[in-house]
Amino acid sequence: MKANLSVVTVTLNPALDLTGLLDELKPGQVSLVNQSTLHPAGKGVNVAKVLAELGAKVTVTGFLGEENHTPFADLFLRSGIEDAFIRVPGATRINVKLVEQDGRVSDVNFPGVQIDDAAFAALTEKLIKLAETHRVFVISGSLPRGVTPSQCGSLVARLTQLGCKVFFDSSQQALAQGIQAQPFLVKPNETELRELTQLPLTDIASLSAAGQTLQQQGCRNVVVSLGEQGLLWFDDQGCLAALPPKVELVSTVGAGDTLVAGLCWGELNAWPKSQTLSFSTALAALAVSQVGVGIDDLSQLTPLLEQVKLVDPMDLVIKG
Ligand SMILES: Nc1ncnc2c1ncn2[C@@H]1O[C@H](COP(=O)(O)OP(=O)(O)O)[C@@H](O)[C@H]1O
Ligand SMILES: O=P(O)(O)OC[C@H]1O[C@](O)(COP(=O)(O)O)[C@@H](O)[C@@H]1O
Repeated sequence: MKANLSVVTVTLNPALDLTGLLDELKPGQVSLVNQSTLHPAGKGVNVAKVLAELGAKVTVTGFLGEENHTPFADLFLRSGIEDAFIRVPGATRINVKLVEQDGRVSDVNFPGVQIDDAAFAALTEKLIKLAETHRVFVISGSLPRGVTPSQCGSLVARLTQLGCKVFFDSSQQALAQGIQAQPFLVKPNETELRELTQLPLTDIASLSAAGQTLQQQGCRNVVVSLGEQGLLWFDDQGCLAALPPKVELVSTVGAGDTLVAGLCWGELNAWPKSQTLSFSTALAALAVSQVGVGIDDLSQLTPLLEQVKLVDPMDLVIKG
């Protein structure tokens, strides 16, 4: 049977990422940027771009400010992505990413447009319609002003009730509410998991216990990403861990989104878990070796895939 490669990504709070590469950031002083880019981004937009480049049939939705939606619309057109974003008054935020020579990133994320009840109702309606023809949804990122964590949770719940598989990646209260709605997969990073559990989680035993608890609360798959230290994947069979390959670090912005895209691609293709894990770990490593997300050349993935190690979770070394 041919795989159904259709997917919808939902970005409630997209952003134009203004990335500056500089030698060193000097807080409180003047810092000179050597190179800069401004590109359409935000969590679900990044996931969509990677999935489209892999060969998925992608529809994007969420909220876009009508004042500066053109770069997004251009990206979707170029990438063959179906644009189902709801336009709202105002301008989509610009997030500033300052990348120093050693790879350290300082993020300045702005709040985003104001969403009213009518726009939220329009999005809910759009998602219900899309659920008639799609089975896999990715809901990613923070919330714009006017959207409550419980409304975000209600989107996860609604799609799940309609029989859809929801990949969910958010933070703070939205993450907590989304988890209660039992998405198919949730991907917190280490910091998000600490905030959620209010625990220090400084070693592999406590991280594993936290991941397992989330899984037992009803998220079928829990993927905890640990930056360069790798990732843990919990399901009802237990836990698998992956160690990423060593790559020349350029920017970690978009690593998590690329990982989510890889996990989703594995699901769309019904791959075994180990194949999905290796593939998404290699894909995320590729993302950190560049500015922004995307796969310019898929052949770059082969050497990285060879270096990914699937290991026992207890073999991961946590820096804390
Ligand atoms: N320096 C790195 N080298 C190789 N892979 C990395 C590196 N940083 C991140 N990754 C990969 O990207 C994944 C997501 O990164 P992480 O920083 O945990 O997510 P997020 O961007 O959501 O905070 C990690 O689990 C890892 O596989
Ligand atoms: O939705 P949030 O949490 O405000 O984050 C938005 C930011 O995250 C990014 O999607 C990058 O995310 P990751 O580094 O976690 O993959 C940026 O493109 C964007 O500026």
